[in-house]
Amino acid sequence: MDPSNAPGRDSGAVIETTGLSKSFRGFTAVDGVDLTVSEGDVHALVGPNGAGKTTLFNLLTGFLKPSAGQIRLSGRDITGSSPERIARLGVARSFQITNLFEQLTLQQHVELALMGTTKLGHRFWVSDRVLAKFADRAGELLDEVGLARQRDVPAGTLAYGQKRALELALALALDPAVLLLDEPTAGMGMEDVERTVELVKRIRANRTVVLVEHNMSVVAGLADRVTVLQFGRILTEGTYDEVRNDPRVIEAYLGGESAA
Ligand SMILES: Nc1ncnc2c1ncn2[C@@H]1O[C@H](COP(=O)(O)OP(=O)(O)OP(=O)(O)O)[C@@H](O)[C@H]1O
Repeated sequence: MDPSNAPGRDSGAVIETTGLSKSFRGFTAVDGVDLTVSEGDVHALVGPNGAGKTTLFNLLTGFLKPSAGQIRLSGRDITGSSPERIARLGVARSFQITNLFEQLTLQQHVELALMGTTKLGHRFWVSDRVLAKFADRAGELLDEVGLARQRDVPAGTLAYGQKRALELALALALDPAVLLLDEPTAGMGMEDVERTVELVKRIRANRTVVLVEHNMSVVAGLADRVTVLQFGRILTEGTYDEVRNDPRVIEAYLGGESAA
């Protein structure tokens, strides 16, 4: 057996990519990225527009197949695995665009998500007795994201920030070891941003969180480690304080503006 393939080889690394690349018709959006996400960290991916953050995120979750390189999850090679398999291995993601059923209540949403994790799958016809088994856990999850009081309202009536919180509850229903958040505060007002930061602080217990985030005060408040991408490559990496003072990072962000 190739020792580099042994599970748990690098005990602290949950996600490890080597030479990870993705090209779209000759344009390289992610270019030889060696990323290590350590267990228990909140790890932020930042960088100017078009740096390759979303593409990297989609590679990590199997929504895109790499053109080259490898991805390991806790030492297991998952390069080219389907999103379903990666989810089964304990990686859940939230989406930037809310994708909810307007008429279903919050409780129903979470119950269905919980059911989807069992062999019952997403059956349309399930007895009340079976559903009741999920009800308690659904209530707990809604409580965790601060939506306990709205459990019986249709999702369509929620404010934007609350919809994002519901999406988090749906991702948490999978009880993921790794949670990937794609711009969790995008489009939110200041109050919702603060609430989301507090929420992520709560739900990070016992899990690893990777987030793509443009709001630097959110990154400052949450991230143990920050990877800065530019032109599909890692420009630098470190704590928030380390990267924010790095002249290359300042140049990368200002470069876009001065060029405009
Ligand atoms: N499906 C695709 N086909 C062609 N080019 C793509 C595709 N997806 C992304 N790209 C290009 O790859 C580059 C990186 O895009 P990506 O969305 O990963 O960047 P980003 O860092 O997430 O940017 P933003 O902060 O604006 O969301 C961009 O130049 C983009 O136009």
